[in-house]
Amino acid sequence: MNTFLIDAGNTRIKWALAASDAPLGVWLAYGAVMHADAAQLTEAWRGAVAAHGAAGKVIVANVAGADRRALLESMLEMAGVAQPSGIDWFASVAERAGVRNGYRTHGQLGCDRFAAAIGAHALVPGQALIVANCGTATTIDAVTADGAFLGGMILPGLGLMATSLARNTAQLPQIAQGGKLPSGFADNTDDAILSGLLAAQAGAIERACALHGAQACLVSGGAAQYIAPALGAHVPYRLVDNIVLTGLHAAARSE
Ligand SMILES: Nc1ncnc2c1ncn2[C@@H]1O[C@H](COP(=O)(O)OP(=O)(O)O)[C@@H](O)[C@H]1O
Ligand SMILES: CC(C)(COP(=O)(O)O)[C@@H](O)C(=O)NCCC(=O)O
Ligand SMILES: [K+]
Repeated sequence: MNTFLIDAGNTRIKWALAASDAPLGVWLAYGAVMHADAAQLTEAWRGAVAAHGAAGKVIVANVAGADRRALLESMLEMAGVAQPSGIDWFASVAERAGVRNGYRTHGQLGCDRFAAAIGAHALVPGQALIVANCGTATTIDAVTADGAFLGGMILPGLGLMATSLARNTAQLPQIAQGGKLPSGFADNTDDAILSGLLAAQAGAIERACALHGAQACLVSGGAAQYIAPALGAHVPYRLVDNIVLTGLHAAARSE
């Protein structure tokens, strides 16, 4: 039976259809849309299950609020993927798929972070890990070799940092995404902003790796491609596509 997975973050909705026996993170179908384009999902989902077969299990990690949850529920039903009663709304619990939740109040931990920790531990078992998920927010979490989620750091994501500078200053522009990596001390405004933002993001990840004695650092999320190259050469990092979906896949396979 196939498994249908959704990661609804604050910027984009990512989804995948996986065969039950597929290796972690290997999808039959995959897509990602901005919230404004969510209406496109119904057709895409209908097409995916028509092409690859129905899903026996549907797991959704949603940190985008109750309205999004209601919308996802109705679109899943309209697309013929799942009835509302058949959806597993992924939640941060005390323990799942070999990862123990170290938050004082288990449910307070963003369910995407718990899923990412599960994904990281499943991809790299037996190593002390830092999981950096660079989305709307950047979250940087520590997982021990035996699967204890210790907790982490939350900071504004790369896009949010850039926008908040542009919005709250008279003279600073909104910088474009991408471009070449600026050197530490930049000689123009755009590069100086990008240099500062990347130093903040990469610096936090490096600090977390040092604090935790990380043997591996998994970097994921929409802004990962910009942040990872700014990490120091000593950081044992690896880019991972969709660590949250990978974690949901690992959770589904573990049951
Ligand atoms: N094509 C893109 N569309 C939107 N955001 C992008 C894109 N490419 C990179 N980004 C960056 O990725 C972030 C969104 O990443 P994502 O992992 O989807 O976030 P979330 O899980 O919070 O929805 C944006 O804040 C932006 O910095
Ligand atoms: C920190 C987050 C906003 C990250 O969301 P994202 O950037 O993936 O959209 C989300 O995981 C969340 O709402 N967490 C709840 C608070 C916590 O994890 O402590
Ligand atoms: K995130």
